[in-house]
Amino acid sequence: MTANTPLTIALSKGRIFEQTLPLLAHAGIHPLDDPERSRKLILETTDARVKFVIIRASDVPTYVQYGAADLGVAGKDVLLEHGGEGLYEPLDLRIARCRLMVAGLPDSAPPTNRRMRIATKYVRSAERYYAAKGEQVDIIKLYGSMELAPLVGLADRIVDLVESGNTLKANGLVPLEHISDISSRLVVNKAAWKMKHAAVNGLLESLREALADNQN
Ligand SMILES: Nc1ncnc2c1ncn2[C@@H]1O[C@H](COP(=O)(O)OP(=O)(O)OP(=O)(O)O)[C@@H](O)[C@H]1O
Ligand SMILES: O=P(O)(O)OC[C@H]1O[C@H](OP(=O)(O)OP(=O)(O)O)[C@H](O)[C@@H]1O
Repeated sequence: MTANTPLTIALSKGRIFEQTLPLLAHAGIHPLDDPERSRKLILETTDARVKFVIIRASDVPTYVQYGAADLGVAGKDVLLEHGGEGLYEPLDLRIARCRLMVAGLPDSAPPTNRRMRIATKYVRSAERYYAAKGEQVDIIKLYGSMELAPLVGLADRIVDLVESGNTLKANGLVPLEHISDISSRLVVNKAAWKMKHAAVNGLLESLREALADNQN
């Protein structure tokens, strides 16, 4: 079963694709097209058994959960929102690292006459964070440009990813509270983990070696 087992790997364009490629190269897997140039959504690779599907970052867990991809690479932020059903998360690839944080305008006190409003794309993580603090807040779901929300009075705080802090600074916001450290994980469909175990395990071992080499 090992030699010819086909494997489909779900990746998103941009930082995850760019930062996963050197790790997959260690396993001898190189895409035959560049997703930034090609409009193709299925990319063949130098390993005839392995193909990539190129999808939105937040769709990766869904494709893997339903077995449309055997494996994928997804940010922990995305996995926390998805919930992780149908997936194993065997490896922290330590790429696309950033922090999930609460941010807001400097010196802005929480409102006294109503609940605090939190704008975010990360609804589940924000709900869990404030519930753990015992604070009742109203969460406003946004799909991007969260930094705008406090500037125009839509929300008192945002929950967003921060790496350098430049996006916050450029919009006059400051980081206030650290929620969690984020990095991207290899995720594996639970059925593929069993049915394609040798092939999945072989890839996993190569990725582990690539990560160990990176540390040396
Ligand atoms: N500034 C950043 N620095 C480092 N890692 C980041 C940063 N922003 C996001 N990430 C991580 O990289 C992952 C992919 O981010 P990317 O910007 O490619 O997708 P997205 O725009 O967040 O998702 P979607 O396209 O599904 O809306 C995120 O899920 C997160 O884990
Ligand atoms: O602290 P910084 O280094 O400025 O990074 C933080 C920014 O990075 C992410 O956005 P990204 O650039 O990925 O844009 P996107 O959300 O549109 O994908 C995130 O949503 C922040 O806006």
